[in-house]
Amino acid sequence: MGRGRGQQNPAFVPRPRDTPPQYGGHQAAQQFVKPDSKYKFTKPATEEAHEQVPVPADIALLNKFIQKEVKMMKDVVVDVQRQDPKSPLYSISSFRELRLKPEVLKALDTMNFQFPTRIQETALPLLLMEPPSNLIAQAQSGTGKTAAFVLTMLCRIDVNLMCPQCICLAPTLELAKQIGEVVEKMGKFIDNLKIHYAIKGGNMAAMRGRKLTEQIVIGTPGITRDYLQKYKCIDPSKIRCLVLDEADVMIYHQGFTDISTTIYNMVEDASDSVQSMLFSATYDEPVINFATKIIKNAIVVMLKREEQALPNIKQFYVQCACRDSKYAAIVNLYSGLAVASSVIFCHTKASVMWLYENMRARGHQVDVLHGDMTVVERADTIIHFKRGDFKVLITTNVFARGIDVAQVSVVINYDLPIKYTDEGTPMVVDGFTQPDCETYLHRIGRTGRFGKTGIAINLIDSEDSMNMINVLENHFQMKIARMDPSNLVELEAIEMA
Ligand SMILES: Nc1ncnc2c1ncn2[C@@H]1O[C@H](COP(=O)(O)OP(=O)(O)OP(=O)(O)O)[C@@H](O)[C@H]1O
Repeated sequence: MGRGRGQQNPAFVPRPRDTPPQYGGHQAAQQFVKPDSKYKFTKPATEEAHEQVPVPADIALLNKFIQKEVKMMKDVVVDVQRQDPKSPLYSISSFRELRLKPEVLKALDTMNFQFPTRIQETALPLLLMEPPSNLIAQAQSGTGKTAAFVLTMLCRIDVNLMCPQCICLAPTLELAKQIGEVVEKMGKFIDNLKIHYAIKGGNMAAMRGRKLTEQIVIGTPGITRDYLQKYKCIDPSKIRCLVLDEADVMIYHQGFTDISTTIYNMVEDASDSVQSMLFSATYDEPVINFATKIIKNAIVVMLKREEQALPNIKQFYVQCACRDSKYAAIVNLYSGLAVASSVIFCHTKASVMWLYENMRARGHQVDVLHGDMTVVERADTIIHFKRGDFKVLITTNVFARGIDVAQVSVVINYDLPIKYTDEGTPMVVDGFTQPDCETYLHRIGRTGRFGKTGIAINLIDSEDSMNMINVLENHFQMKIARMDPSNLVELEAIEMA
């Protein structure tokens, strides 16, 4: 592909190998003081300096390209994809053939869910058969994994029993809430159905000694474990379904592994009929080995690596001479990004705030989401973004997984996601920082939802980040095209699904 280590682009100013990467390392970011609230604004110290940073030559083209593509994205024909055996939306059966409760079928009609997707058609018969079987399932982002496990939970509960019977775990409170909303919609005709959220922001003191009466508990791992272990407000012997969404991080991420396995073991030991389900768009090899070891007798539904990236998301990279010209690129791309909804991923909260404050100072309508915001601020931001009240969201990996905002048309990796060692330092191989391939796929999967088309743009400012693009392409056997005025014809010819 001609972009190897030896064929370095002269535009790059490579970082000396002994200098740590300057994530959030603009001059202004070094002066960044964490504000009390995300809305507190401090004028960037280097505003004038940024005016002089050269804009990558490709940006005007890219802007035109985004605007044109986004306008064309409106007419996606799901029906055509449903009949293509290669598409993740392909299916031959209807929801009526899947032995769902009549109340659920009625709700699916009102939600305009006419046909199951491939993962729903594959997983639901396996999940609903008797005796229940465990499942470890993989399907591309935005192809309906949530409905597969939500419909199973709704079929497994007995609403006459006023106690938790299903536990569903998700890595972030935003995702837990989103899953809850799907349960509410799909279960709206089921009388007496109740949901409890085991997430940050609730009144934990009130849980002590209380027995939950809701049939479905949706939560993040730490709080759910406290419910089971510390407050004993869930009786694990009554649990029929245990769902781990984004299962690869839930069972294999440093912070989650112990908690998720504790919950799994507590439920598995206490209940003689629990069905465990793991869903994600990505499982690398160690994860799947670990998952099959801990989840007993699981049926495994996996994708080939080259099937994981969605062909309906066009991926590009843009070469920027240095980190500051990435900022200049974003500023110049703003008009294209604001045509539809866009998400910009940065590496750290400091970079997110830096970019947010500088964009706001220019009068651009952007907002932020990161882990230091309060629960109320985070919920508020998601609501406004989903409603389209603002178009450009600047965020960290907290938004990378699971969040479903149909109108997101462009994802920008301001910084590529990087892999860490067990010691918590960036993983370096042969002098190059390694990308986190799975997180990359989840990030770009915030666009291209349910058969829609989308654009993913990676801003590259060093030999190191260029190498990450090469690693990503090799890992998933997919093309990340260079955005370059000289290959406009080629870019426009890239086939969309
Ligand atoms: N059978 C269906 N018919 C119509 N719409 C559907 C169907 N299944 C899912 N959807 C819609 O597709 C979108 C994506 O679904 P969902 O969020 O479940 O994807 P996912 O596979 O969980 O993605 P991710 O990997 O990002 O978590 C949602 O808006 C959902 O309402």
